[in-house]
Amino acid sequence: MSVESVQLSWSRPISAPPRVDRVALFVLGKGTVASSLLAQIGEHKARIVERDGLSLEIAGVCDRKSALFVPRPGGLDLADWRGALGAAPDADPRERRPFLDGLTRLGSRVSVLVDCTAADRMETLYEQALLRGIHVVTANKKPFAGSLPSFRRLQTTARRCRRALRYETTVGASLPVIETLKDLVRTGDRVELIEGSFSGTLGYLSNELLRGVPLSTAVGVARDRGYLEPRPQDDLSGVDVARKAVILAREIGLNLGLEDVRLTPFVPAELLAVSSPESFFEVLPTYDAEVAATVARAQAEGKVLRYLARIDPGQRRIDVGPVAVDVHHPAARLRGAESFVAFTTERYRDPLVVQGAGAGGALTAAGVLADILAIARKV
Ligand SMILES: NC(=O)C1=CN([C@@H]2O[C@H](COP(=O)(O)OP(=O)(O)OC[C@H]3O[C@@H](n4cnc5c(N)ncnc54)[C@H](O)[C@@H]3O)[C@@H](O)[C@H]2O)C=CC1
Ligand SMILES: N[C@@H](CC=O)C(=O)O
Repeated sequence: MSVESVQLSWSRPISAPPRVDRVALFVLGKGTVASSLLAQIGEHKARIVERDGLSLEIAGVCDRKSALFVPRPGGLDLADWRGALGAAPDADPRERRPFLDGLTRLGSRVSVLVDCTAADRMETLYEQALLRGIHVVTANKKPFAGSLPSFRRLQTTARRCRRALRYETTVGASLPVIETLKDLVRTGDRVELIEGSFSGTLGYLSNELLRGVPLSTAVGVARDRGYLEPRPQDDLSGVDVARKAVILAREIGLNLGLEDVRLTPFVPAELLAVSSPESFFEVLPTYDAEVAATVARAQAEGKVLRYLARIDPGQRRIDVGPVAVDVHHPAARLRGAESFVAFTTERYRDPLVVQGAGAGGALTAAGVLADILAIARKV
């Protein structure tokens, strides 16, 4: 056999189409982030096939009431996924194993469970997925800021099963916060301090309050722009920021939980006692004057009110709360729904800063999509 013929038998004929690998996704949620994700996949699908050789197929989508599973190549028709989900049968949100089994039976090269909810106790579902060889991408902070043993078990399961568990969007939406921190840790840097403004919503509200916009008006706009948590009290209590702080603290090996965070809410505590989101929006205007007065007091002293988090590994301490900062403070310069996270480390004496818009459906969905593509490209 000549050298030439050996080479030809190895290589793909020039005219052969490039290989396309199927990536099957099961999406939890149909809200701000999930619907943007499905729209982005619909819009960019052909380009992703062409550029990356990956065909993203929605095998299923569900909300807290019903679930739709489409066990055919190509997956769900994204033109009318809402209508199809609306007509889908009821499904118990506590029992998703049949869908996970269905996902594995599809035989795609990569299968991913994508959590775009803020549901509690998702750790069990993630474990069930990982144990079946399904990767997990999630925007849901709760599994990473909740019970420490469950969080550590989840990490161990992912490692043992050699499956990815990616949650970049849980801090700073699509800003590269978690991967940056992971890289610092992986390369042996020592993180001495993490601080910043971790909430796009509270950054936006602070800016609007400074412009004299009433709190209730600004919260309404933040909701319409898709910045708010499903339960807005989670934003205004600071709990959402506390969750992000715990996630970052755990990345640097601190065994801390929400109960360890020294938390001062963004708004008066009585407002947070209101339980349903509907009644919360009703009573919100009665707090406009009090909150405006707090902002005005800081302004009168030449300061800017910001909602900051500070993780001090040396002291094993996390502080989250409003701070009246000097106009030269990096947080004073934030615009719109911008967030920033500053890492001071042994190598970065001047902090490494990640900054940009930190909330919103399209941005977060892009971060979720980037996580999915990062997995599919590696496998
Ligand atoms: N909106 C944003 O800017 C960002 C959101 N996130 C996170 O993304 C997640 C989703 O946020 P949004 O889309 O804004 O909320 P959303 O309230 O618009 O959507 C949540 C969806 O989850 C569904 N859901 C609730 N429990 C479920 C269950 N057990 N099974 C299936 N579906 C269930 C609801 O039906 C709803 O469709 C949250 O965890 C949030 O913290 C993270 C970064 C930024
Ligand atoms: N409500 C959150 C959304 C992202 O996590 C925020 O505003 O930061």
